Amino acid sequence: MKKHLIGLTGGIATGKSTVANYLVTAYNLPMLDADVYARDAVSVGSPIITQISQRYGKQILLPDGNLNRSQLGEIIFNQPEERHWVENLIHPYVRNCFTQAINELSANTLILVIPLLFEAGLENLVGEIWVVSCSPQQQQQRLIQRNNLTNEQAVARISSQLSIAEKVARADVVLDNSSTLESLLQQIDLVMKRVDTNLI
Ligand SMILES: CC(C)(COP(=O)(O)OP(=O)(O)OC[C@H]1O[C@@H](n2cnc3c(N)ncnc32)[C@H](O)[C@@H]1OP(=O)(O)O)[C@@H](O)C(=O)NCCC(=O)NCCS
Ligand SMILES: Nc1ncnc2c1ncn2[C@@H]1O[C@H](COP(=O)(O)OP(=O)(O)O)[C@@H](O)[C@H]1O
Repeated sequence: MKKHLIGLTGGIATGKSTVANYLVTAYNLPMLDADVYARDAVSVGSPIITQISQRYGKQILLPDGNLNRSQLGEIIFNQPEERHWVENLIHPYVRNCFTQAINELSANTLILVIPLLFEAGLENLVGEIWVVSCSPQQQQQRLIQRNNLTNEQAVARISSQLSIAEKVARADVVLDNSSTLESLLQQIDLVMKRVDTNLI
């Protein structure tokens, strides 16, 4: 039987993890997460971290060999060409991880959390696309608070992605997270009513 693959995306800090956690805890849905694979791609000693340190020098690594994530973030969220170079290394790895995990898992319905689903051209990996949205002002405020960023750092991260409006326009389902958490969970419950739970 063809698997039901739900791609969950949205702008940074719009509420994807909040939605994903609810789907996992309340509906017992298995979840695959692009950020986990992207971190795995740059694990200590991996071919990708080696290429990154060859390009940016050993100072891009912490003393224990791990990637200095905030330093790479400063580079890629301010220099689009460098971002594309890093993405070209990491995104094929992430895509392969998804394909392998989808084939290995026996569940028929899966949630794939993919922050850069549109930007990375991963639409054809999933059967339907859910976008979590909020206003640009809320997004910026939530990001600054959650990641302890300056205004400038938050704007750099947000402008490295497609706008929320563009993502909403390309969604099959929109979860509007501009109000309370309770309102968000109610919307998820409504959407889940039409997902055939026998498939889960
Ligand atoms: C640069 C990097 C090392 C920074 O690490 P970090 O400060 O720990 O930040 P995180 O990896 O937790 O990412 C934070 C946010 O940045 C966003 N982001 C990551 N890479 C991005 C990129 N290349 N372009 C635009 N936004 C990006 C993600 O949306 C993520 O937010 P969300 O999960 O809250 O939506 C890391 O983001 C990275 O390796 N990015 C390149 C790989 C990539 O494209 N990952 C996205 C998943 S496929
Ligand atoms: N409805 C909401 N009202 C206020 N804060 C929220 C709401 N939904 C999520 N948040 C907070 O906003 C931040 C971003 O949410 P998160 O789920 O981590 O986003 P994402 O996974 O899309 O980056 C978190 O600190 C979260 O607790």
